[in-house]
Amino acid sequence: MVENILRKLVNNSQAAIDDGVYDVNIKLQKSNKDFLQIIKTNIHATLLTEVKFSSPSLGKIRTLSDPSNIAHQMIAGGAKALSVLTQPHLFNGSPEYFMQVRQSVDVPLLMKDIMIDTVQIDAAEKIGADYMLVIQSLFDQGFLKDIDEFIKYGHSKGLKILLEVHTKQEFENALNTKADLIGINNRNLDTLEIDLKTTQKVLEGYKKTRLILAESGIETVEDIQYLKKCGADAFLVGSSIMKSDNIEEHVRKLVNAY
Ligand SMILES: O=C(O)c1ccccc1NCC(=O)[C@H](O)[C@H](O)COP(=O)(O)O
Repeated sequence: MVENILRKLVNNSQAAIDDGVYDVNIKLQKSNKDFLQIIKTNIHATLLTEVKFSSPSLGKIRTLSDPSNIAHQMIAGGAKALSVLTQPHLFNGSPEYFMQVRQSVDVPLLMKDIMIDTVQIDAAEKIGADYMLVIQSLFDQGFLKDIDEFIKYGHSKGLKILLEVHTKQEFENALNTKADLIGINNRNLDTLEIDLKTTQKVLEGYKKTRLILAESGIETVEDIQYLKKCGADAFLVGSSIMKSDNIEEHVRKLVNAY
């Protein structure tokens, strides 16, 4: 079952690569802000908020509108970094939206995509991404080979790596890599169900050596407080903010969870 969803996501990325989605001819500067340093020093909840118009689990989340306007509302609410979907299939993302955001804000940006090929990593560098996403299960389940080489290539392009895991075993494998930030995805990619206890289970017994980002399904102040107690250092929030009638206010509320 997992294989079906992951396979679909991988096939979608391959189709986007074949269609030339990542063939961008530009060189934008990344941010000069260090997200890891921000996480360490912020006295409030550090939010990485996601510009995401659609998803496999929810379908349409928000009518497509100016991504940089949404980005500005998120930052005004206190978001310290942004994730921008570049995957066209199922997520309605685009490198074009990413570039629009990059040209209008100076916070660290994550290129959010199913990264399967160096062509996408090259694009991430060109469009001014600070971070790229790597999904541990794609390597552990044999869809991709050699995570160390993949991460090394990203680093050689000046990118930092957000490595996403969902299980304890994936987490242990992730800790053996040179990833800069480890994300615990509360969304099960088999069922697409959300369970915030995933973060708790994965972090049980963990002696902190790396900063941890809790990802997916975060809606309320209580969610942030719970995940913080589990050991999360920062929070990736997409859908609940993108669904909101008042993005700035919704972000502000979550940022002030502590
Ligand atoms: O969002 C999905 O439905 C999804 C389905 C399959 C693979 C990945 C998916 N999302 C990727 C993400 O990491 C989330 O966009 C991110 O954590 C934000 O989650 P949320 O706040 O629940 O939108």
